[in-house]
Amino acid sequence: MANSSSTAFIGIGVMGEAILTSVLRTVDPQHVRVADGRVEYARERAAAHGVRAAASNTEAVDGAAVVLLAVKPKDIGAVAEEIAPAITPGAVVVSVAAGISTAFLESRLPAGTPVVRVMPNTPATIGAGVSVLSAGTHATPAHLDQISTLLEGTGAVYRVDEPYQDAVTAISGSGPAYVFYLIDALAEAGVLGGLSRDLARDLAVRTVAGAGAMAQQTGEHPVVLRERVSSPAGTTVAALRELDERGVRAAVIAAAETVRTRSIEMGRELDS
Ligand SMILES: NC(=O)C1=CN([C@@H]2O[C@H](COP(=O)(O)OP(=O)(O)OC[C@H]3O[C@@H](n4cnc5c(N)ncnc54)[C@H](O)[C@@H]3O)[C@@H](O)[C@H]2O)C=CC1
Ligand SMILES: O=C(O)[C@@H]1CCC=N1
Repeated sequence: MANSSSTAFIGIGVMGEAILTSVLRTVDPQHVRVADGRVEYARERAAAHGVRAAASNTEAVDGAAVVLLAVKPKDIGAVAEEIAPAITPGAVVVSVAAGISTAFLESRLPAGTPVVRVMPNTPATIGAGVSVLSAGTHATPAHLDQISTLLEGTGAVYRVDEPYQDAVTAISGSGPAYVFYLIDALAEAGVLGGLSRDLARDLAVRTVAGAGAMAQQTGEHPVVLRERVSSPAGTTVAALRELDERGVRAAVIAAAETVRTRSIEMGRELDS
């Protein structure tokens, strides 16, 4: 029996659980069920979140109005084929898999299934994520509104045309890893300068958090904010020259471009 407000999560790993955690800020746990290839693990995580664990993927999707697929790209084709016969007509299928097109999923799901592709990021766990949505062939603006509402507890929600999802993955999807990398490097520099590890890490984390919040709240251009930190002949300008000389800006752009290329490749590899 279809329940118009029920959501099934298939795959309750890092990203599935991050989204689940935030979705439960606005959605009644009674309307959520989860399934994972690791059945015992799914039971344990379901109990921790107060939602129901299904014994199989097909049991999870039976009657669900929204099916959120958070398995690895290499597994998603088989999962789509497995659940296809059990999907409730009209249910929206949401995929967070990097590189996987809506067309790839549509070809494995019942004809006419609305598919929404989402690129989330892990800060969704604390409601500070970014999710970017794209509609498949049969997903209407109303479907996008429905999924935006479902994801509102995860953080900011944007929409782009699907071809831009690879660029989105390069910035906000993978981006938290670049920032954690920077935090780790900054903390290491603090230890080198004689600070305790705990203090160095706190200073690094708070600096990144404060700078991010300031950029967001003031809306000022990052170059202007950066210039305000840089006194003439002072310390910061010397550091920025070092970063430029070592090609850090170019390296960041190249790293993001590599993600975009990899995302496109992953889609092609699985489609061939
Ligand atoms: N981790 C991240 O920061 C982000 C991940 N994504 C996407 O999220 C998806 C999941 O990634 P992660 O959560 O990082 O991976 P993960 O490995 O932590 O989670 C995948 C989950 O899927 C389960 N699974 C595998 N085969 C299954 C099957 N046949 N049926 C049901 N469950 C099955 C696994 O047991 C695991 O719990 C990927 O497609 C990835 O591209 C998107 C944005 C960010
Ligand atoms: O590394 C990955 O493939 C996934 C997609 C974006 C972030 N993590």
